[in-house]
Amino acid sequence: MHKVMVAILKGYREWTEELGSDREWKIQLVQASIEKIASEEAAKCNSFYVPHRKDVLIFLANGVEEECLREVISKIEKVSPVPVETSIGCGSTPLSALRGESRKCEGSDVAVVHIDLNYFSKDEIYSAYVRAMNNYSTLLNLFLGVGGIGAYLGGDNFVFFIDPKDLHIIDEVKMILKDAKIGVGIGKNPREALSKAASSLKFLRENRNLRSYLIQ
Ligand SMILES: Nc1nc2c(ncn2[C@@H]2O[C@H](COP(=O)(O)OP(=O)(O)OP(=O)(O)O)[C@@H](O)[C@H]2O)c(=O)[nH]1
Repeated sequence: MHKVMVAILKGYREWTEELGSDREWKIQLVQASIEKIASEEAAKCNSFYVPHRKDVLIFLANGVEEECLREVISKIEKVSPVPVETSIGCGSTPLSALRGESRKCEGSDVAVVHIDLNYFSKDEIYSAYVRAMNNYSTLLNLFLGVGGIGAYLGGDNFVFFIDPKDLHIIDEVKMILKDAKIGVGIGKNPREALSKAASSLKFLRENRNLRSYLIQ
């Protein structure tokens, strides 16, 4: 089963409204400091902070000690302007874990599908971003079908966390995206799976006739 910790910033909307109208830069500043701690501290637990909607924080937690995640939250609370409410859920897919399908959890491996578009840096800067976002939207919907959780990592990089039994979805990704590299990793925790997926992408950059590669 997959395990996910969700941390909700309680009263975030009310906090933003207290800041007056000259506020967006202040909100961005706070979000960046929360995300810095979230990424850094989650990695120490072999977890991964999934960049997402900012007022809710998602941590993938397969094979991760809950006590370690609680310490991540206590560090976030030091910079958060509002209280943080957490819950840990488990489920047969990462998304069902996020939705709290079950509280009881037996460990399972997690699969990471790291997708990297080709020739991104050859496009004009803003058009490249629009292309990336259009592809991201399509992929988010595709991976919903197998209970995957996705994130935009920056540049032309997207990542999806799925159950290893659902890796058949890669055939559909290949049909939708003709010009992309698909690095896949399977690990006992998110950090290990991400690292293997990054190694798979490195292999694909060196073997450009291949479109996907799996390291387990
Ligand atoms: N977050 C994140 N960003 C990355 C990563 N690798 C590359 N990027 C960003 O994505 C941009 C595009 O990188 P590439 O994929 O190497 O560029 P490309 O033109 O598509 O080159 P090919 O993939 O070799 O066709 C880079 O400028 C970085 O900003 C990564 O692993 N993570």
